[in-house]
Amino acid sequence: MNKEAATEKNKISRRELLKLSAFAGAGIAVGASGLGTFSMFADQLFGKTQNASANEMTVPFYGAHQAGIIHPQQTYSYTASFNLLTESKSDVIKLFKKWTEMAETFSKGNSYAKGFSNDWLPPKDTGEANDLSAAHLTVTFGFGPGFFQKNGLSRYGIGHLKPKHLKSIPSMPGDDFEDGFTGGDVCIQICASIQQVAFHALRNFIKNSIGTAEVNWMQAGFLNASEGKTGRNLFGFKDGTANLSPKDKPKQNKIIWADEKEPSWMIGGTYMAVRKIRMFLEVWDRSSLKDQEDTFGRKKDSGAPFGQIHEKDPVLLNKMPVDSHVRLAKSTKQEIFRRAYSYTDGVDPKTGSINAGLFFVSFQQNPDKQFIPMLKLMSQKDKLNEYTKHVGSAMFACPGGIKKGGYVGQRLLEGTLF
Ligand SMILES: C=CC1=C(C)c2cc3[nH]c(cc4nc(cc5[nH]c(cc1n2)c(C)c5CCC(=O)O)C(CCC(=O)O)=C4C)c(C)c3C=C
Ligand SMILES: [Fe+2]
Repeated sequence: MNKEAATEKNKISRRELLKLSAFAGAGIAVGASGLGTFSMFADQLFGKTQNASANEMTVPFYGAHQAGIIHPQQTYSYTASFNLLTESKSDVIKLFKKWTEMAETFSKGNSYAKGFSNDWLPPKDTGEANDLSAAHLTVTFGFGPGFFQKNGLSRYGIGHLKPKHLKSIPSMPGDDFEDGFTGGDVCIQICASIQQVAFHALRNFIKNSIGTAEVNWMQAGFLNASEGKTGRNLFGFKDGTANLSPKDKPKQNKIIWADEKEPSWMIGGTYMAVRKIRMFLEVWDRSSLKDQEDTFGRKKDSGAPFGQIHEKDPVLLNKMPVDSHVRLAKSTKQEIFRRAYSYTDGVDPKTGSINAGLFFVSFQQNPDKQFIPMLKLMSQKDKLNEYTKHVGSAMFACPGGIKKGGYVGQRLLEGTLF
């Protein structure tokens, strides 16, 4: 089949489009029968997903799914939660149009000010990413519960389109949140292989949202891994070993992408769970190697599960302490897709200890089934709790990918497909 014919085959028919537009407009969930899974749809609608073109260091912004979810983790991340200051839907649309244009521009490694200059106005782009590459920048948007409802009332006329599982994460034993480090109406996750490129994007998103949105919280993160190796967290353990492979599409459809019971704007979308988890490094560093390994049920050096030799060997639950982190996670028989980053926030002024930890992010199809029971079990029984404290929490619904010419949230805000 030649390239055009293949592209043609991937395109959805006009009749199907109309059918879908009607679903989208009415906010009716697409049934499983006949129309197939949401993710198959997403592929049909948007063509193939993101693949970084190695030479240009760019990750396509447009695709069936948003960038920055299954893309291999870049070294740096900035994640910010915003609250909307306006009750006007057209202001929100304007903001998302602008943010979309910027996200696309930055994903290509371009300046937002390209072709624009006026000596009498502040520069349109802050400039610190000029002369730097696109650095594999990805931008991922999510909507929090407050995007749909405020004070129990529908917001922007879209309350009825709130996805099924979108709500704040219920409070857990041991939660001790930093001031303001919860929730938010909108989330933007920015990842890149150059920190300055990632920060530049966030700074310009903020600059262009003044008056319409304000930052609720933000977090910087980092993660280094050698080629082909699993990165290590700040406790020195390989973290991400059992994560599903970004190549395993059938499993992604089961674990990550929204199902057909969701409103149609969630086609190709997912839920993003966030927990900021402080890790008590000094306490950990004073504990024995045996205690450290018992905490996870894996060997520190090799990453192998207890009773096994190699990192990727199957987990033997009965060889692990009953309160070990991995045994508890596995015993739920649920899977999530983790995309966490380490963070350091200086020194705790009260104790003088290092303020650092894991900015835990996971993507999943159904947080009520996959994530919350796991978190609950861990909050009650995990040996890891001796060394950690959950200091932030949020949940967002990430819409499906964006098609060229459209903007983030368009399918939700306008009831159209793109
Ligand atoms: C609710 C979900 C999870 C939270 C919160 C969480 C926090 C957390 N995890 C580590 C370090 C490791 N986690 C590992 C495995 C693992 N963790 C979760 C879930 C949560 N972790 C899952 C589902 C799994 C996979 C279990 C499995 O199927 O085997 C590991 C082992 C290596 C790996 O597979 O990644 C480490 C190490 C920290 C430090 C932390 C909070 C600070
Ligand atoms: Fe974990």
